[in-house]
Parts: sequence; C-alpha cells; structure tokens
Amino acid sequence: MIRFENVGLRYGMGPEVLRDISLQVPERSFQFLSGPSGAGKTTLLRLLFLSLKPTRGLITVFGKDRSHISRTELPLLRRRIGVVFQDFRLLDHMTTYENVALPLRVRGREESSYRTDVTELLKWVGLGERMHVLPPVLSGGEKQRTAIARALIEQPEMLLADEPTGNVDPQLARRLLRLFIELNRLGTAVVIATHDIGLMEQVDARRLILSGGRLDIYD
Ligand SMILES: Nc1ncnc2c1ncn2[C@@H]1O[C@H](COP(=O)(O)OP(=O)(O)OP(=O)(O)O)[C@@H](O)[C@H]1O
Repeated sequence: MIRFENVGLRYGMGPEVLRDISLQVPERSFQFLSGPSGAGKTTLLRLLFLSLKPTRGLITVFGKDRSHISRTELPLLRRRIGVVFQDFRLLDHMTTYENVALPLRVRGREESSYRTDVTELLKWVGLGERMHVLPPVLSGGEKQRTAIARALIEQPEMLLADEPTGNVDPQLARRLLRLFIELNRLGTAVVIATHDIGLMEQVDARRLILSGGRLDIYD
C-alpha cells in the first residue's frame, strides 16, 4: 500500500532527520517501528500519513506517486489511513460517542446511518459503558481506546499508532495489543511505533528500527 524508496527528510534548514529510508507497508501486514527517543519515529509516521512531504526520495501511496497527489486528492487518500496520535487529540466538549462519530459527521453523514456502527465499535474497544461521558473524566487507557475507535470508524486499510501503550499499565497494554492483532486479522495493515520492548516481544512481527536517521529492518 505504501512504498518508500531512499526517502530523506529535513525540517527547514536543519540536518536530515531521516536518511535513505526504504520500506513497504504491504496489505494486511503487522509491523513495529522502534528506536531511541528523537530517532524520527513520529516523523516517519507523519510521512506515512501524508502530513509531511519528503525532502528527497520516492513515496508511493496506494499506487500513486506522493509528489503528484493534489490537495483535493489528499483527504480521500488519508481517509484510507487511520491514525492514533500520541496525545489522542480528543475534543473535550464532545462525548466519547461524539468524538468517535466526528469523522463521519464531518463528511455529512446522517446520524441514523452510523449510530449502530459507532456503538458497536465502542463496545468492541470496551467502552460500551463510557459512551456518553466527556474525555476529561476518562482514564488514560479509556482516552487511548476512544482515539483508537475514532481512527477505526472509517474502516481504514491501514492503522498507524504512535506509542499507543505509552500511558497505560502492562495489563491494558496487552489488551490493546490484542485489539490491534484482531484488527490485523480482520484485514487492516498495522504499524505501531513503540519504545516498549516487552510489547514487541509478544508478537512475531517485522521490526523497523530507526537510529541515527537510518532504518534497519528485522524479520
Ligand atoms: N516540527 C519540527 N521542526 C523541527 N525539528 C523537528 C520537528 N519535529 C521533530 N523534529 C526533530 O526531528 C527529530 C526526530 O523527531 P521525532 O519526533 O520524529 O522523533 P521520535 O523518534 O518520534 O521521538 P520520541 O520517541 O521522543 O517521540 C528530533 O531531533 C526532533 O527534534
């Protein structure tokens, strides 16, 4: 679905943060992205989500050359990619249900057409009882699961998650990991950025390790 060939990225006039990165996100794959703090994991996820342009190299997204994708096409392609950000980015004045439904509402969908889907998804992530509360009263793990549900509501072909177990205890981390594995079994490609070696050891998945701006791949 996504292919990088010798991709480099620098912010402004700064040094290259990523150098000669070549990777693929095949359909239905499961990969971890790791490396020390500041190695460029979030930057790489932003390139995958099309919110940054590479400063050199080639990125192909769903068969299209990234540099030829127009501004009007970008939101359509992004809809096929779900993202869970490190800081959740939930809207505090909307309930859990409303936060998850927001991407559909923005697209002008009638509530009656998605009510069941949103409710079922919230139950799937274990938030069936927390649908009508506001984010400020949710625990870190509940916020995390709300952000995951919002990333999944449009049934993306690929899910990118930035430190999705960063703020939760080991038990919840395992539960979230099981959610990602189940999602992957249902057909979604998954890329999880994490520092958590214990988490990576629980799944036999490809590891993309960044250090010094370069990427090593371990199968
Ligand atoms: N918007 C920006 N402008 C300038 N430099 C940036 C910007 N964002 C990130 N950087 C720099 O790029 C490098 C990689 O940052 P990035 O956030 O991608 O790393 P990371 O591996 O995700 O780190 P962490 O594990 O701490 O979240 C760092 O040196 C950082 O200071």
